Amino acid sequence: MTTRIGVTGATGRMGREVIAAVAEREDCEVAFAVNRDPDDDNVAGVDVQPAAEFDALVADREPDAVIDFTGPESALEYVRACAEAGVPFVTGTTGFDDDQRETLQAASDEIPVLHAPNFARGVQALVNVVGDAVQSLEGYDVELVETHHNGKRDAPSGTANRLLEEIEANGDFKDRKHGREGFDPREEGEIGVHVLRAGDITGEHEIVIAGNHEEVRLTHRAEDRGVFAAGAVDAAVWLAEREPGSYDFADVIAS
Ligand SMILES: NC(=O)C1=CN([C@@H]2O[C@H](COP(=O)(O)OP(=O)(O)OC[C@H]3O[C@@H](n4cnc5c(N)ncnc54)[C@H](OP(=O)(O)O)[C@@H]3O)[C@@H](O)[C@H]2O)C=CC1
Ligand SMILES: O=C(O)C1=N[C@H](C(=O)O)C[C@H](O)C1
Repeated sequence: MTTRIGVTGATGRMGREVIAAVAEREDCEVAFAVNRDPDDDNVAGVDVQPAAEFDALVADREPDAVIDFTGPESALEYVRACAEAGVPFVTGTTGFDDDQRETLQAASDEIPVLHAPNFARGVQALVNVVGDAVQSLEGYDVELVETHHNGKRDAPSGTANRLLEEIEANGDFKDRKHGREGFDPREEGEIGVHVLRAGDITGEHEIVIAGNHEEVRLTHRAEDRGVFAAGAVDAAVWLAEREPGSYDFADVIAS
């Protein structure tokens, strides 16, 4: 069976990668591609339509799933439209606030929704091990450093926030400390969070756990955005067969 995928943000960094990742697979095709203001009308042989035509394209092309890498507001517009049309929705968009997360969650009453801040399998492995590491090194200091390209808008990254949740769930921490400046010594129980934006770095996350004259560093480095796109396409193929509900990338990997 061929999974037909609608792609949003098609001329963005990730949208282009998703179109390329779909083209590499024999079991998928692009049903349509949209962008807010399509200055390129073609990405790798796929015509990019204006985002205003999204609803009409969904009705006309009947995709099996939509993959979204845009921004929080637009992702919510797209998920609402997908919920109306009954189309499964995969989003890798980050930077949602709590209310926006609730909207995403509400859509999952109507359709399968999968949100993952990172579609690299290595990051999922990092999420799986970081809790164990923090738990077995009780009382050690924990700091997180994330580094991305200079075009990234949200900070800390969605992945960093996911890792921080996992760290907090597995230790006795007080609060997150974003950066340091001036006379600002480390306080017991805080988690230091440091954000770097430079050049065209794809994405790095490092957790430093130190104490007792030793340190552990857990690092993931994405070397190419194709890794995220391949994961998102895996997720769309998987989600197209699911019942309405809220899913994450761990569910795809576990299946
Ligand atoms: N989960 C994961 O594995 C990954 C997640 N991401 C996340 O994906 C998102 C996109 O990243 P990236 O591709 O680098 O960003 P880009 O800015 O390169 O691309 C975003 C695309 O979405 C479009 N867009 C933005 N806002 C709107 C809107 N309001 N309505 C319609 N279209 C809109 C942009 O259009 P225009 O060109 O007009 O601005 C652009 O085409 C970010 O949230 C990022 O953090 C990124 C990589 C991996
Ligand atoms: O904006 C990016 O580029 C990335 N965003 C995601 C995030 O916010 O975690 C994932 C990845 O690190 C790349």
